[in-house]
Amino acid sequence: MSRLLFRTRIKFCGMTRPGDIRLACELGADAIGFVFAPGSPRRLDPEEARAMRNALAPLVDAVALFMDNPAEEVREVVRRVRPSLLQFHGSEDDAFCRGFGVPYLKAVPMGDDPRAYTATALQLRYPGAAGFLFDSHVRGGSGGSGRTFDWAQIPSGLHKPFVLAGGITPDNVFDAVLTVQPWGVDVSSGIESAPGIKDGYKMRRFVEEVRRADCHIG
Ligand SMILES: O=C(O)c1ccccc1N[C@@H]1O[C@H](COP(=O)(O)O)[C@@H](O)[C@H]1O
Repeated sequence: MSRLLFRTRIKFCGMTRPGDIRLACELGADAIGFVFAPGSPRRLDPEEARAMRNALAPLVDAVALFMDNPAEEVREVVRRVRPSLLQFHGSEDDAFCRGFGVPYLKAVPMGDDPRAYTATALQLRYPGAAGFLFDSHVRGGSGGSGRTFDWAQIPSGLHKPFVLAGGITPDNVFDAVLTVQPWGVDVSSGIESAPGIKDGYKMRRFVEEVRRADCHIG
């Protein structure tokens, strides 16, 4: 695909405050992530997330993030929060992920032996995925760690869009976009002052650096 008119999509994840969401939308974030993964310091309950969703500007996606949550919890979030995309970080299979009638991204834990994840294997295992998200955690481990992984291990030949995550910050996102040329980038701890508390200055710098990289590639 030609990158001439291409714009790297930006997802800001782990939002817990309406003011952070409003700023993210003004800065041009394409998607806002709400975390429902058990044990996460950014975890919201569905009612909190519903209130947060109301802070979203039009044309910005609401993404709901899960990690081996029971189906009933996912259904409850879908019913109350109405996310436009689901993101699964656990050992969920394709049938589970597809079962909620909402497009989904499957997170791939690149902290494991990444050779296990060829493009063909991923696409066969998750035929219903709208795309993949490569993150630094190990299988069964939690995301949002702020750690990077070896970007060279991302499988080539994927036919679906993929998102780069894991330890992306305003300081490394320019290199990340230039090196990996992903469909989008997803950041949580890299734009925070504390878990769930976003830093406006870091959010702004992050967006500026992605746009600078897009201009470079074009
Ligand atoms: O943010 C969390 O707490 C979280 C918990 C469980 C699974 C994933 C989680 N976050 C996602 O992890 C990646 C990388 O985050 P970071 O930028 O390294 O902090 C990203 O997709 C987050 O949405």
